[in-house]
Amino acid sequence: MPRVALIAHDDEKPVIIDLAREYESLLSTFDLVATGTTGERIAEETGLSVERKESGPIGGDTQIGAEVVEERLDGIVFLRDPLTAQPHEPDITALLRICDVHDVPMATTRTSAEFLLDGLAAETGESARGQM
Ligand SMILES: O=C(CO)COP(=O)(O)O
Repeated sequence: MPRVALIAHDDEKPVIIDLAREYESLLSTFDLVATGTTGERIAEETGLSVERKESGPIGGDTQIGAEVVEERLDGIVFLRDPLTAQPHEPDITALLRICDVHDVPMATTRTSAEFLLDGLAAETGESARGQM
């Protein structure tokens, strides 16, 4: 089963929740991990169960990065707020870099996230969108 990380900055949380709802059927067949607040919101607002790491600013991005190093992740959806500076910018940059190092696909926008999830669905033979 694919293991996918879901991360969104505060401004992008409504978008990742909408995405999770749209892809709920597919995502329910995946092993999901998320940074703290993103995971909490997705669990509250969908029927998905999500393993939660720490919140991003206190190390959650770094924990996700560690999973990349360990080759545990098949993809990451990371909806960044492109217009707001983050206190943990070095952690964010490190996560992007380590995904490049290990060739783990990362989507940073809604549309690229749909391509990523559609691609994983095609690999697993699951239907990407629709009802559970
Ligand atoms: O800050 C984040 C990613 O850089 C996300 O963290 P939260 O999911 O805890 O809000």
